[in-house]
Amino acid sequence: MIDSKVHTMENGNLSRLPVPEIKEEIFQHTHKQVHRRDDVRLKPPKLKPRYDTNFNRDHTAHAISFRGDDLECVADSSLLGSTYDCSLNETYFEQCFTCLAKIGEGSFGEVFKVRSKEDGLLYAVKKSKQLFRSDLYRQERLEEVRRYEQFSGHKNCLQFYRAWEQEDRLFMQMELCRESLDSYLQRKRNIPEEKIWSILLDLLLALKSLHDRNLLHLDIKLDNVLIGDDDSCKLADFGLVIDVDRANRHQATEGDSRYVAPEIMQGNFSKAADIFSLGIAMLELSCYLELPANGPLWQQLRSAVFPEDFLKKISEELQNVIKDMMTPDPRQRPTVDHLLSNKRFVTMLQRRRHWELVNKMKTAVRKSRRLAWSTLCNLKNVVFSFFATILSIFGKRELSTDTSTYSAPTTVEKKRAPHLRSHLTSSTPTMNSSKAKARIDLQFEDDLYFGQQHSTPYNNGLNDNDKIVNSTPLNHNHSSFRSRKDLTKTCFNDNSEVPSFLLNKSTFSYIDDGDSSSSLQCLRRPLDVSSMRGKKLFSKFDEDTD
Ligand SMILES: Nc1ncnc2c1ncn2[C@@H]1O[C@H](COP(=O)(O)OP(=O)(O)OP(=O)(O)O)[C@@H](O)[C@H]1O
Ligand SMILES: [Mg+2]
Repeated sequence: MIDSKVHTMENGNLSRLPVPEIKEEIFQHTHKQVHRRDDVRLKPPKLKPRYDTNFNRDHTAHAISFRGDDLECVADSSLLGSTYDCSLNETYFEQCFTCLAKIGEGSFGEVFKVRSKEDGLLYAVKKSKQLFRSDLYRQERLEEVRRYEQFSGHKNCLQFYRAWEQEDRLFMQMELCRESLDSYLQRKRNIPEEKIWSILLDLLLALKSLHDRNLLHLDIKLDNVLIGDDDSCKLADFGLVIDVDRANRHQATEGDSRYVAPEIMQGNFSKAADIFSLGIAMLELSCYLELPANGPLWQQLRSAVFPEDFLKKISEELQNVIKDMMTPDPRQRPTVDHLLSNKRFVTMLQRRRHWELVNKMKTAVRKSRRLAWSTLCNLKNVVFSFFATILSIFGKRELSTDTSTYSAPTTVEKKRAPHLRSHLTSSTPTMNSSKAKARIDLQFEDDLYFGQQHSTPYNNGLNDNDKIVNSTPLNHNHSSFRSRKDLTKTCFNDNSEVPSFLLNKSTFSYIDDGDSSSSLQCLRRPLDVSSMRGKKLFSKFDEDTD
């Protein structure tokens, strides 16, 4: 936090800017330093917070939402869904998420990468560091939830899912982003200018959604901008967001001193302060400049003295935009709308809209193709079931003279198939030894797969007629012997074709052409095949040698 003493404005210019605290005299701008995550800023030792003893500590998790009609905070455990069991010892966080890693930390919270046990997806959960010391402190923390709820629909603001409080801490479940803009810069160092323009456009659009509602962000910095999976930048950390009017009633808190606008030192909070912070963040991003937190360089950057050595790396057009955004006098800084009217941004927005349209059309084509294909498949199924019905009716009619007998085959057939026995075997597919003709009438339920295989060795010893044993899988199927519904098939077992089928239902009956040389007797045999569900079975038809 910056010690803001009163300073005067002369002719609209700042006479002398306050210097937060000068650690050492540094007069040279430097490139950004690579910091390890834990030594970015020295922190004072943690004091044990003193709690308001009257403050009610509740161990049950309550969902926090401001989405109700009266826009007041609703804390309700029933909003957390049926998965939460408050009688268990585990917290809501433990019950509903698997914590995978800690991915960030700020002054108010720690952020974890988690996997939801509800839907299996990855999220980020921000857990407040400090316990609620008082009702006022709690209200301040909950304000962030209100802001996230307000902006999470915007493409360039971080998507928010839900918030809850438990044991005097606030938890927020949010979209998981790849990394912050700060770590992206540390990794890349030299970011192409096209990318910088695109990032600036993303952030201006996010800022517009706040400024249009008369809200100030007050903590714009690279660490609070996240990169989503689609490469777009998202403004995050709405912890300091405040209404312009309330901000100027001394209720606002200034953000990181490296990005703070000069007029904030006079307690002058306005939308222009966000423009300054965004401008200086763009300077850091495009020039890989280490921003001072205090000292003469801090003053220079707020008095229109720029590090020209660094600036010459970027185009004049970008330099001008950044310089405009960092104008010392807040009244002369451009507004978001003014910046967005820049020709370059207008062209970029047009191009983006164009691509959005193209992508929408692509998605629509993909969807309609899928729809057409599934309609075609349904149609195919209807046609197949129609033919299957015809076939089954035809088969029944053949049987209709006597429910248990087939009509006699022709003499040719009789000669070829004087006596048949059907074996349903399993463990090995059947090799064909028989020159016979068999008729099988199988009445299955829906999922029966009926396939056929030949040229696989047949295991002998099939003396137990009509016995079904477990099976081994088929290698391929014969097209003329495939169906899924009630089916009546004639199989000519001419050296090669041995029927086999996969059983998915526990019972079926089949008719075995089993008997005489004059008329083939049909025996309807109900079989208990429950143990063979899902298995492929093979059938062999022998000539009876008796
Ligand atoms: N949704 C997210 N996905 C990935 N990383 C995140 C996400 N939210 C936060 N982080 C990481 O955690 C860090 C801290 O988060 P955040 O800025 O929300 O906390 P904070 O305590 O409010 O910070 P500050 O000190 O800026 O007030 C971020 O800088 C970012 O690196
Ligand atoms: Mg932050």
